[in-house]
Amino acid sequence: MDGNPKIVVVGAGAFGTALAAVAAAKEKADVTLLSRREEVAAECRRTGRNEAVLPGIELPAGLAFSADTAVLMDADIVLFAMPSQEQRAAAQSYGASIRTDATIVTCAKGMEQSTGRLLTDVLDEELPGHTIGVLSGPGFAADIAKGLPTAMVVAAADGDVAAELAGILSGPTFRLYPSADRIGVQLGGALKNVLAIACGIVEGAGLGDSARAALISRGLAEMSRFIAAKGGEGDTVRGLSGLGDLVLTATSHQSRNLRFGIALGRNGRSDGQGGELVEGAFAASVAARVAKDLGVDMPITEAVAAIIEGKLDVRTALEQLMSRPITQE
Ligand SMILES: NC(=O)C1=CN([C@@H]2O[C@H](COP(=O)(O)OP(=O)(O)OC[C@H]3O[C@@H](n4cnc5c(N)ncnc54)[C@H](OP(=O)(O)O)[C@@H]3O)[C@@H](O)[C@H]2O)C=CC1
Ligand SMILES: O=C(CO)COP(=O)(O)O
Repeated sequence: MDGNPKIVVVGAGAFGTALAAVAAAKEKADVTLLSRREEVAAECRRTGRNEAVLPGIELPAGLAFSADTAVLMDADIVLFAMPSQEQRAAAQSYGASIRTDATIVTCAKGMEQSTGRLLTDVLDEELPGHTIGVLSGPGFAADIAKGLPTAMVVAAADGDVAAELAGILSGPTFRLYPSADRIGVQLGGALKNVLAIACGIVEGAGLGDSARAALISRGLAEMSRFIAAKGGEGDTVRGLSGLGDLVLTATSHQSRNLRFGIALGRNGRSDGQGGELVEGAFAASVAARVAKDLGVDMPITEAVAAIIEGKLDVRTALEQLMSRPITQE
């Protein structure tokens, strides 16, 4: 990408706004946040904030806001920052407006529930000919947008493309590490949400911090098996998008997945997502299903899926996990 790349972030939610904000804070940046609703773009332009999703946070003066898909026509990099289950629909509605030589980066953490596909596969399928990357790792939108130090990962099949994206999208407070493991990086983000729900259940049910530590390490083993079975690299799970994001989401009450799990643990059953996006509630069932098809052992993920689906109560799930045969770590 020569000169000053034009970046469009599609999806004006918390994460899309935060990513647009850090990218726009750089000198000579050309960044537009594209909302599907004109009233959101107009309100952001008027106030210089996206109060509904990042309350009290001033956005950089240079950041442009639009609801007009024409802004995609000359974009060099397009970040897809809408939820996982919306990535295909977004590709279908925005694809025709995106230049074929533009690089598209999915920033969602999940897998497609109806098909069990990876999000990069969904985008490869819907947007043939484009280079598709993945951005994932530990970082809350509010922290990123406030300029608190954050490190995440950007992956592309071609490591040189990932390095170029990392250079373009990183800023003084936002550090992106490049990776060539698209599979491992995106699955780290999808699966840690399920484990964060499990840690929330443990917290809500008052099972103690030792149980949380056990879940984090046994959960990491599950993630690792799944990533390997899907063709990802073994080391990725130990990095920012695996262990890093798992530790963040499993321990911080900023996490929607953790809070959803806490409510489950307190009530013993699911009362829905309460209007908040809880990616792990989708990922649990799809990961459990795909793991079964692949013959991968994922007892924690299976238990979380069964609890969310109302097929298992928390106490029974715990008894089942604790009575599994003792194996080598
Ligand atoms: N929030 C965070 O801290 C982080 C989030 N992520 C990931 O980012 C993704 C988005 O999360 P987040 O920003 O928090 O979610 P939000 O609920 O804050 O925002 C989702 C946004 O996506 C928009 N949207 C939904 N469907 C479409 C579509 N088809 N086309 C265009 N826009 C669409 C919504 O628009 P509308 O308002 O019109 O409904 C909304 O603005 C998730 O996968 C999440 O895991 C990753 C790291 C950190
Ligand atoms: O992925 C995140 C931080 O890295 C955000 O987590 P939640 O979706 O659980 O809030």
